[in-house]
Amino acid sequence: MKSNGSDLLYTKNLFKFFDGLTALNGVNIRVKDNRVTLIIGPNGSGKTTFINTVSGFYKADEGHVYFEGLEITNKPPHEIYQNGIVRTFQIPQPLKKLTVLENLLIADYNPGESVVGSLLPGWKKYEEDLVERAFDVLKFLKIDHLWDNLAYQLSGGQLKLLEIGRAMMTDAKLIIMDEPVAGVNPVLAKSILDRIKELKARGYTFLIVEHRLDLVLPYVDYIYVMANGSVIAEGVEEDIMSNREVIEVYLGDTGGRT
Ligand SMILES: Nc1ncnc2c1ncn2[C@@H]1O[C@H](COP(=O)(O)OP(=O)(O)OP(=O)(O)O)[C@@H](O)[C@H]1O
Repeated sequence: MKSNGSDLLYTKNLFKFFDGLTALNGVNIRVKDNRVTLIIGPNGSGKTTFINTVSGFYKADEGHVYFEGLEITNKPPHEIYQNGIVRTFQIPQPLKKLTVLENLLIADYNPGESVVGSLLPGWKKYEEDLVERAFDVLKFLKIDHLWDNLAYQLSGGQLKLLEIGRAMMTDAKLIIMDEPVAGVNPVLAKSILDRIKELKARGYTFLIVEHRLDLVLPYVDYIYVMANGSVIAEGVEEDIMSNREVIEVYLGDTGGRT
């Protein structure tokens, strides 16, 4: 994968309205290739709306989204996913009844699901390769010992690692995560963030929304601050933490939550 710090994803004047509420108010955000970009902001500032809009789960009302130089605005989520953008989600209830390994195996496109696919001579080899790849992912995440556990038996932090694992099983270039360490104990949170750092070293790009600044800041390369649907500041940690407007709007509003 290339790692030249060019714009992997960027938006131009993105707007999203909900019944008269302006959730995104002309947002311009650039996610550089092979970097960890963080979006912060008070509750209701539009962070989740932004990631849902760029990943196709919400339709933009105005503006544009570009990925690898091509416009992907308002393409359906599966098409955006096939382009290499994976937005991680909490493992849904039905999948929690499957094992950790099964959760990884079904994260990938599976030609064996069709009768025709299962008759193809290459299928067995494909299946073996897939299991091997899944175990590599589990080892990398240091949860290989849990491979046969049902997902509902995992802790919150282990489930987050499984979400990352599911993204790794696809051809993701950009992994978008909403609050990857929220509610996770500090030891496991550090383990999750260390894995993100190692994945960056392997060429992945991350866009993260997270309130736990104490934990994530050492891992991020660039920060956007949103308030009321707009980007009010951007820069590296030093710029953001000394920005008066950020201190007033963000820290004031969260009441020291960070
Ligand atoms: N599906 C929706 N329908 C109606 N309003 C919505 C919807 N999704 C978000 N909103 C509104 O848009 C605004 C931005 O919400 P959003 O969830 O993007 O904020 P956020 O910055 O992610 O907040 P938090 O930190 O609490 O997750 C809020 O006023 C919210 O109520």
